Amino acid sequence: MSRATSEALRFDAVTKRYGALTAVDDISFTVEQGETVGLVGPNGAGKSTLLKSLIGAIRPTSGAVRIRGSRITELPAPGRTVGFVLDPDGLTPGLSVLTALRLEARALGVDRVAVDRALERHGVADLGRRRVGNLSTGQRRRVALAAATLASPGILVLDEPTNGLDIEAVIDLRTHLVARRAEGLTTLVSSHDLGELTRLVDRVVVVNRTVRYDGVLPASSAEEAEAWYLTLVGGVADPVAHPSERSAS
Ligand SMILES: Nc1ncnc2c1ncn2[C@@H]1O[C@H](COP(=O)(O)OP(=O)(O)OP(=O)(O)O)[C@@H](O)[C@H]1O
Repeated sequence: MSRATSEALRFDAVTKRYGALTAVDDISFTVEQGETVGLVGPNGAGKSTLLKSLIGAIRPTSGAVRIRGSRITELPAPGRTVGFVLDPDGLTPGLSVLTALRLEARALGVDRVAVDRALERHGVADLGRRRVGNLSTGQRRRVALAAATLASPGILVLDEPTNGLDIEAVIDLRTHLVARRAEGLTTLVSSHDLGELTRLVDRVVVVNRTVRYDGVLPASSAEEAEAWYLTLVGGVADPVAHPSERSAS
Protein backbone atom coordinates (compact mmCIF):
# COMPACT_ATOMS: atom_id res chain seq x y z
CA MET A 1 0.00 0.00 0.00
CA SER A 2 2.84 2.37 0.86
CA ARG A 3 4.54 3.66 -2.29
CA ALA A 4 7.95 4.13 -0.73
CA THR A 5 9.13 2.99 2.64
CA SER A 6 10.85 6.32 3.27
CA GLU A 7 7.68 8.34 2.70
CA ALA A 8 6.17 9.75 5.91
CA LEU A 9 3.51 12.08 4.47
CA ARG A 10 2.02 12.37 1.02
CA PHE A 11 -0.35 14.90 -0.49
CA ASP A 12 -1.50 13.52 -3.79
CA ALA A 13 -3.25 15.96 -6.18
CA VAL A 14 -5.23 17.44 -3.28
CA THR A 15 -7.95 19.92 -4.20
CA LYS A 16 -10.30 21.47 -1.67
CA ARG A 17 -13.21 23.67 -2.65
CA TYR A 18 -15.32 25.57 -0.16
CA GLY A 19 -18.37 26.33 -2.28
CA ALA A 20 -17.15 28.58 -5.09
CA LEU A 21 -13.72 29.07 -3.52
CA THR A 22 -10.88 26.77 -4.46
CA ALA A 23 -8.65 26.98 -1.38
CA VAL A 24 -6.26 24.22 -2.48
CA ASP A 25 -5.78 23.31 -6.12
CA ASP A 26 -4.12 20.08 -7.18
CA ILE A 27 -1.36 20.13 -4.54
CA SER A 28 1.14 17.28 -4.46
CA PHE A 29 4.21 16.91 -2.29
CA THR A 30 5.76 14.40 0.04
CA VAL A 31 7.69 14.53 3.28
CA GLU A 32 10.29 11.80 3.62
CA GLN A 33 11.08 10.06 6.89
CA GLY A 34 13.44 12.14 8.98
CA GLU A 35 12.86 15.35 7.04
CA THR A 36 11.82 18.66 8.55
CA VAL A 37 9.72 20.51 6.01
CA GLY A 38 8.32 24.03 6.31
CA LEU A 39 4.94 24.78 4.79
CA VAL A 40 4.85 28.44 3.87
CA GLY A 41 2.38 30.75 2.18
CA PRO A 42 0.37 33.93 2.64
CA ASN A 43 -2.70 34.16 4.88
CA GLY A 44 -5.47 32.15 3.27
CA ALA A 45 -3.07 30.19 1.03
CA GLY A 46 -4.45 26.80 2.10
CA LYS A 47 -1.84 25.64 4.64
CA SER A 48 -4.26 24.81 7.48
CA THR A 49 -6.61 23.19 5.00
CA LEU A 50 -3.83 20.84 3.92
CA LEU A 51 -2.76 20.03 7.49
CA LYS A 52 -6.35 19.45 8.65
CA SER A 53 -6.87 17.07 5.75
CA LEU A 54 -4.18 14.84 7.28
CA ILE A 55 -6.26 14.24 10.42
CA GLY A 56 -9.47 13.88 8.44
CA ALA A 57 -10.91 17.13 9.86
CA ILE A 58 -11.23 18.30 6.27
CA ARG A 59 -12.09 15.99 3.42
CA PRO A 60 -10.41 16.92 0.14
CA THR A 61 -12.79 17.51 -2.76
CA SER A 62 -10.41 15.32 -4.75
CA GLY A 63 -7.00 13.80 -4.27
CA ALA A 64 -5.64 11.91 -1.30
CA VAL A 65 -3.49 12.34 1.80
CA ARG A 66 -1.49 9.53 3.31
CA ILE A 67 0.48 9.03 6.51
CA ARG A 68 3.08 6.31 6.03
CA GLY A 69 1.03 5.11 3.09
CA SER A 70 -2.29 4.94 4.98
CA ARG A 71 -5.27 7.11 5.75
CA ILE A 72 -5.20 8.23 9.38
CA THR A 73 -8.27 6.07 10.07
CA GLU A 74 -6.34 3.00 8.88
CA LEU A 75 -3.45 3.51 11.30
CA PRO A 76 -3.67 1.09 14.25
CA ALA A 77 -2.61 3.74 16.79
CA PRO A 78 -2.59 7.16 15.08
CA GLY A 79 -1.26 9.07 18.12
CA ARG A 80 1.75 6.79 18.30
CA THR A 81 2.55 7.43 14.65
CA VAL A 82 1.84 11.13 14.29
CA GLY A 83 1.35 14.04 16.70
CA PHE A 84 -0.62 17.10 15.65
CA VAL A 85 -0.76 20.61 17.02
CA LEU A 86 -3.39 22.32 14.93
CA ASP A 87 -5.70 25.19 15.67
CA PRO A 88 -8.05 24.51 17.42
CA ASP A 89 -5.83 22.17 19.38
CA GLY A 90 -8.42 19.61 20.47
CA LEU A 91 -7.84 20.05 24.21
CA THR A 92 -11.00 20.04 26.33
CA PRO A 93 -11.32 23.46 28.04
CA GLY A 94 -13.17 22.18 31.13
CA LEU A 95 -10.53 19.64 32.15
CA SER A 96 -7.43 20.23 34.20
CA VAL A 97 -4.20 19.93 32.24
CA LEU A 98 -3.29 16.73 34.11
CA THR A 99 -6.67 15.11 33.53
CA ALA A 100 -6.67 16.06 29.84
CA LEU A 101 -3.21 14.60 29.30
CA ARG A 102 -3.84 11.50 31.42
CA LEU A 103 -6.94 10.72 29.36
CA GLU A 104 -4.89 11.19 26.22
CA ALA A 105 -2.15 8.97 27.66
CA ARG A 106 -4.66 6.25 28.48
CA ALA A 107 -6.04 6.35 24.94
CA LEU A 108 -2.50 6.07 23.59
CA GLY A 109 -1.56 3.26 25.97
CA VAL A 110 1.30 5.18 27.56
CA ASP A 111 1.81 5.45 31.32
CA ARG A 112 1.35 8.48 33.57
CA VAL A 113 5.09 9.04 33.79
CA ALA A 114 4.99 10.03 30.12
CA VAL A 115 2.55 12.82 31.04
CA ASP A 116 4.90 14.23 33.66
CA ARG A 117 7.84 13.95 31.27
CA ALA A 118 5.97 15.70 28.45
CA LEU A 119 4.78 18.55 30.69
CA GLU A 120 8.31 18.93 32.03
CA ARG A 121 9.82 18.90 28.54
CA HIS A 122 7.57 21.71 27.39
CA GLY A 123 8.03 23.82 30.53
CA VAL A 124 4.48 23.46 31.86
CA ALA A 125 4.92 21.00 34.73
CA ASP A 126 3.56 23.65 37.13
CA LEU A 127 0.29 24.00 35.20
CA GLY A 128 -1.04 20.50 35.89
CA ARG A 129 -3.92 21.60 38.12
CA ARG A 130 -4.99 24.55 35.96
CA ARG A 131 -8.04 24.28 33.73
CA VAL A 132 -7.12 24.10 30.05
CA GLY A 133 -9.70 26.79 29.26
CA ASN A 134 -8.02 29.26 31.63
CA LEU A 135 -4.55 28.97 30.13
CA SER A 136 -2.95 31.76 28.11
CA THR A 137 -2.47 31.20 24.38
CA GLY A 138 1.20 30.33 24.80
CA GLN A 139 0.57 28.05 27.80
CA ARG A 140 -2.11 26.24 25.82
CA ARG A 141 0.25 25.83 22.87
CA ARG A 142 2.90 24.32 25.16
CA VAL A 143 0.35 21.93 26.68
CA ALA A 144 -0.87 20.99 23.18
CA LEU A 145 2.71 20.20 22.22
CA ALA A 146 3.11 18.09 25.34
CA ALA A 147 -0.09 16.20 24.41
CA ALA A 148 1.03 15.70 20.81
CA THR A 149 4.36 14.23 21.86
CA LEU A 150 3.11 11.98 24.70
CA ALA A 151 3.71 8.76 22.80
CA SER A 152 6.88 10.07 21.11
CA PRO A 153 5.39 9.78 17.60
CA GLY A 154 7.84 9.60 14.72
CA ILE A 155 5.98 12.34 12.82
CA LEU A 156 4.94 15.77 14.06
CA VAL A 157 2.56 18.10 12.21
CA LEU A 158 2.51 21.62 13.56
CA ASP A 159 0.37 24.52 12.38
CA GLU A 160 2.12 27.80 13.22
CA PRO A 161 3.48 26.37 16.48
CA THR A 162 5.29 29.52 17.59
CA ASN A 163 2.14 31.67 17.50
CA GLY A 164 1.69 33.13 20.97
CA LEU A 165 4.82 31.54 22.37
CA ASP A 166 7.24 33.65 24.37
CA ILE A 167 10.91 33.75 23.39
CA GLU A 168 11.88 31.07 25.88
CA ALA A 169 9.18 28.74 24.57
CA VAL A 170 10.27 29.33 20.96
CA ILE A 171 13.82 28.39 21.91
CA ASP A 172 12.55 25.34 23.87
CA LEU A 173 10.50 24.21 20.88
CA ARG A 174 13.41 24.68 18.49
CA THR A 175 15.73 22.78 20.82
CA HIS A 176 13.19 19.97 21.11
CA LEU A 177 12.66 19.73 17.35
CA VAL A 178 16.38 19.80 16.58
CA ALA A 179 17.10 17.12 19.20
CA ARG A 180 14.26 14.91 17.99
CA ARG A 181 15.32 15.41 14.38
CA ALA A 182 18.68 13.93 15.28
CA GLU A 183 16.71 10.88 16.48
CA GLY A 184 14.88 10.66 13.13
CA LEU A 185 11.74 12.72 13.78
CA THR A 186 9.80 13.80 10.69
CA THR A 187 8.22 17.24 10.98
CA LEU A 188 5.86 19.21 8.76
CA VAL A 189 5.51 22.69 10.17
CA SER A 190 3.55 25.62 8.79
CA SER A 191 4.96 28.99 9.73
CA HIS A 192 5.12 32.63 8.74
CA ASP A 193 8.44 32.95 10.54
CA LEU A 194 10.98 32.49 7.77
CA GLY A 195 13.86 33.33 10.11
CA GLU A 196 12.86 30.44 12.37
CA LEU A 197 12.50 28.15 9.37
CA THR A 198 16.02 28.95 8.14
CA ARG A 199 17.24 27.38 11.41
CA LEU A 200 14.95 24.37 11.33
CA VAL A 201 14.01 22.99 7.96
CA ASP A 202 15.61 20.78 5.33
CA ARG A 203 13.12 21.94 2.72
CA VAL A 204 10.24 24.32 2.23
CA VAL A 205 7.04 23.90 0.29
CA VAL A 206 5.59 27.28 -0.62
CA VAL A 207 1.89 27.21 -1.42
CA ASN A 208 -0.52 29.82 -2.60
CA ARG A 209 -3.49 27.67 -3.60
CA THR A 210 -1.05 25.70 -5.75
CA VAL A 211 2.54 24.70 -5.01
CA ARG A 212 4.83 27.60 -5.88
CA TYR A 213 8.11 26.09 -4.74
CA ASP A 214 9.32 22.80 -3.33
CA GLY A 215 12.97 22.62 -2.43
CA VAL A 216 15.75 23.84 -0.20
CA LEU A 217 15.18 27.30 1.26
CA PRO A 218 17.60 29.36 -0.83
CA ALA A 219 18.53 31.69 2.02
CA SER A 220 20.53 31.56 5.21
CA SER A 221 19.08 34.57 7.02
CA ALA A 222 15.59 35.89 7.71
CA GLU A 223 16.24 38.90 5.45
CA GLU A 224 17.35 36.79 2.50
CA ALA A 225 14.47 34.39 3.01
CA GLU A 226 11.91 37.21 3.14
CA ALA A 227 13.26 38.85 -0.02
CA TRP A 228 13.18 35.52 -1.86
CA TYR A 229 9.69 34.72 -0.59
CA LEU A 230 8.22 38.09 -1.54
CA THR A 231 9.58 37.72 -5.06
CA LEU A 232 8.00 34.29 -5.25
CA VAL A 233 4.48 34.97 -3.99
CA GLY A 234 4.12 38.56 -2.83
CA GLY A 235 2.10 38.86 0.37
CA VAL A 236 -1.40 38.24 -0.87
CA ALA A 237 -3.33 35.00 -0.96
CA ASP A 238 -4.40 33.86 -4.35
CA PRO A 239 -7.58 31.83 -4.01
CA VAL A 240 -9.48 31.05 -7.16
CA ALA A 241 -12.96 32.43 -6.90
CA HIS A 242 -15.90 31.32 -8.96
CA PRO A 243 -15.35 32.24 -12.65
CA SER A 244 -18.08 34.91 -12.49
CA GLU A 245 -16.24 36.63 -9.62
CA ARG A 246 -12.95 36.43 -11.47
CA SER A 247 -14.29 38.13 -14.57
CA ALA A 248 -15.63 40.94 -12.37
CA SER A 249 -12.17 41.82 -11.08
N1 LIG B 1 -14.59 26.08 6.57
C1 LIG B 1 -14.34 26.95 5.59
N2 LIG B 1 -15.35 27.42 4.82
C2 LIG B 1 -15.11 28.29 3.81
N3 LIG B 1 -13.89 28.75 3.48
C3 LIG B 1 -12.86 28.32 4.22
C4 LIG B 1 -13.02 27.40 5.31
N4 LIG B 1 -11.81 27.15 5.85
C5 LIG B 1 -10.92 27.88 5.14
N5 LIG B 1 -11.55 28.58 4.16
C6 LIG B 1 -10.91 29.45 3.17
O1 LIG B 1 -9.94 28.69 2.48
C7 LIG B 1 -8.79 29.48 2.22
C8 LIG B 1 -7.58 28.79 2.82
O2 LIG B 1 -7.68 28.85 4.25
P1 LIG B 1 -6.57 28.22 5.21
O3 LIG B 1 -7.05 28.39 6.61
O4 LIG B 1 -6.26 26.86 4.75
O5 LIG B 1 -5.34 29.19 4.92
P2 LIG B 1 -3.93 29.32 5.66
O6 LIG B 1 -2.89 29.24 4.60
O7 LIG B 1 -3.85 28.35 6.78
O8 LIG B 1 -4.03 30.81 6.21
P3 LIG B 1 -3.35 31.53 7.50
O9 LIG B 1 -1.91 31.73 7.17
O10 LIG B 1 -4.10 32.83 7.55
O11 LIG B 1 -3.61 30.67 8.70
C9 LIG B 1 -9.07 30.87 2.78
O12 LIG B 1 -9.55 31.70 1.73
C10 LIG B 1 -10.15 30.60 3.81
O13 LIG B 1 -10.99 31.73 3.99
